[in-house]
Amino acid sequence: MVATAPETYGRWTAGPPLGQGATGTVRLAHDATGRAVALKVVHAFLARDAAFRARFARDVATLAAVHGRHTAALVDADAGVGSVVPWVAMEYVRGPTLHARVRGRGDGGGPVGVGGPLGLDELRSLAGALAWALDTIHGAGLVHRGLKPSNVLLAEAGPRVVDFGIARVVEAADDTAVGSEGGADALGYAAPEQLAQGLSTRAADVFSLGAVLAFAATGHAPFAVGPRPRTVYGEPDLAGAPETLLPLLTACLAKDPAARPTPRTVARMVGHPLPGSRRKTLTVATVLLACASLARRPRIASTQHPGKALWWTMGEDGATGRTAPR
Ligand SMILES: Nc1ncnc2c1ncn2[C@@H]1O[C@H](COP(=O)(O)OP(=O)(O)OP(=O)(O)O)[C@@H](O)[C@H]1O
Repeated sequence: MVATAPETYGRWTAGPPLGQGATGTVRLAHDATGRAVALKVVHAFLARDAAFRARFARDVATLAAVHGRHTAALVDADAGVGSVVPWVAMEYVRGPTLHARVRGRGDGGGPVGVGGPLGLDELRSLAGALAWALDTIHGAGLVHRGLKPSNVLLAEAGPRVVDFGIARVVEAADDTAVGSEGGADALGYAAPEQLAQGLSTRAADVFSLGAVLAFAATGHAPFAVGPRPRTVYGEPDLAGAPETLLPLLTACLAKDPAARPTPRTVARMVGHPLPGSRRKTLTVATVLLACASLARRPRIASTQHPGKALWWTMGEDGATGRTAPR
């Protein structure tokens, strides 16, 4: 038997699959130091689409700016040129998906705890973490576009959101365009305006947050999918959700995007306010201190202030790589 060389993408050697979606296959991969990443390799038919590749390259460049406690960070990427298939390597998050935890079995089939809805404290923490993740993603100028239970990983240090910001196949308004088990009900988490008008906005992400939280609170998807997606035409089934969460769930799942709360409001509603306001206070204090110290200093004729180094750029051959320290 002829031994086949392991598949490599940049410095990453691809291992077993972690999941498969409409856009690509996600595999566990390692570099020579043993560092693990979740490597998403774009499906071949999309790799041939020049418009998709251009969008992918733009999104990867923006993705580098996303750093937060509840999101997975970008590690490496190649937007692909010629025969090279685009891929992206994200920080590997160890833990079951929310989908697996609630269903009580892993997306690969193995058991994951007893399953069932989460308790109220866990739900509040989950809502706070999802709101934090969306605030981080939106703060970088991106939208998630596909938040669903299989994109939430329950790591030991808290929930982490994955699979955001990268160009994705726009889901059709029926359930024929999705492949994986986690993705089979993806349309049940997409906002009505996303399905009806193709509008993916921050408010649409908040709708998905509400639907994911409802799944965790009730143990079932709040909307059925089918040729007439119920997120567009029907009301959510919230039977079994704790009463104290109903106002939040209902607000997030409003059909009118303008009526939905922001992630910051969601976090406040569940008693896990986001740290931004503290950061703002610190920033103001820092500016005031800096002004005071400048006023005391003698003037310097020509001080060079190099701009913040852009640490992630697209190479001439289309490959992305670190060009300057973060
Ligand atoms: N950073 C990560 N760490 C660990 N596992 C991950 C990571 N990213 C993705 N996965 C695993 O891979 C699975 C599939 O990922 P992906 O998000 O690409 O699927 P999808 O959302 O169905 O795809 P698509 O966005 O292409 O429609 C996830 O459900 C998760 O189990």
